[in-house]
Amino acid sequence: MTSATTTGALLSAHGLHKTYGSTPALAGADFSINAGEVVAVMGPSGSGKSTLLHCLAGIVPPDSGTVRYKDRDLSGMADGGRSALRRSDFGFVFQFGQLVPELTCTENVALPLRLVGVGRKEANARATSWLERLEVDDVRHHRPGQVSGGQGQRVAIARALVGNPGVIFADEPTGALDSLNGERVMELLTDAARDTHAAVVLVTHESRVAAYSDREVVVRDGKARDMAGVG
Ligand SMILES: Nc1ncnc2c1ncn2[C@@H]1O[C@H](COP(=O)(O)OP(=O)(O)OP(=O)(O)O)[C@@H](O)[C@H]1O
Repeated sequence: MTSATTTGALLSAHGLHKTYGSTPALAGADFSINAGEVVAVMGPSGSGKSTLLHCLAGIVPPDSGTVRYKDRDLSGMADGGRSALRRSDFGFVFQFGQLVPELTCTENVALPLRLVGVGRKEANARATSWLERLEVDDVRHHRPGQVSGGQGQRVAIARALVGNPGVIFADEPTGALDSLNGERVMELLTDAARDTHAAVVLVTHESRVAAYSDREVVVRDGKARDMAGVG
């Protein structure tokens, strides 16, 4: 088995159950990921992929089961503690960049740093260097409404990486892009994550996108199953 062992994993989950009304979304899902590892979470529509990601990231509390990050048990934490952990240790990239429309691209990327108390000048300098790395520093003074989908996604990746997170959660990060842009975005995301030793939990239904991962996990009927290593 190529999976990260639960002992020593950076992030792991055991026996997650989550039901929305009478709809079961997770039914005993297990998951684990090591630092620096890129894991693709695949599976049919409605199988529970996004719910698994939301539970792992502490956005949604599971009905039962445990989530551990480093030596901390997210399942036992109050909302405030989980929010603080998300700000300090996690980065997020969604299908549609979800950038703040009123802010420039630099200000969007600097925002996670500003929220943890980094001064404006330093936050903007660090944001600019990530925008350069993601090849979008030419749009740094633009607002999100003035950039293309591919540029917006690169800005969103810069924002996810700027705080040097332990884990990046990416839910269909290339879903709104054409294939060429999608592949470049995946290359930039996985290269940057490997350089910074961040783990990436990548939800996708495209095998071309999953090919950028080290390992694939398939979610079916709310349960996660490890597939053979692909990288
Ligand atoms: N906030 C919610 N309220 C009610 N039901 C929900 C909610 N979120 C998810 N569900 C349901 O839980 C199940 C799992 O949904 P989830 O979004 O995790 O699946 P998914 O595999 O990510 O799907 P997709 O590939 O279509 O995005 C589905 O039946 C879905 O309708």
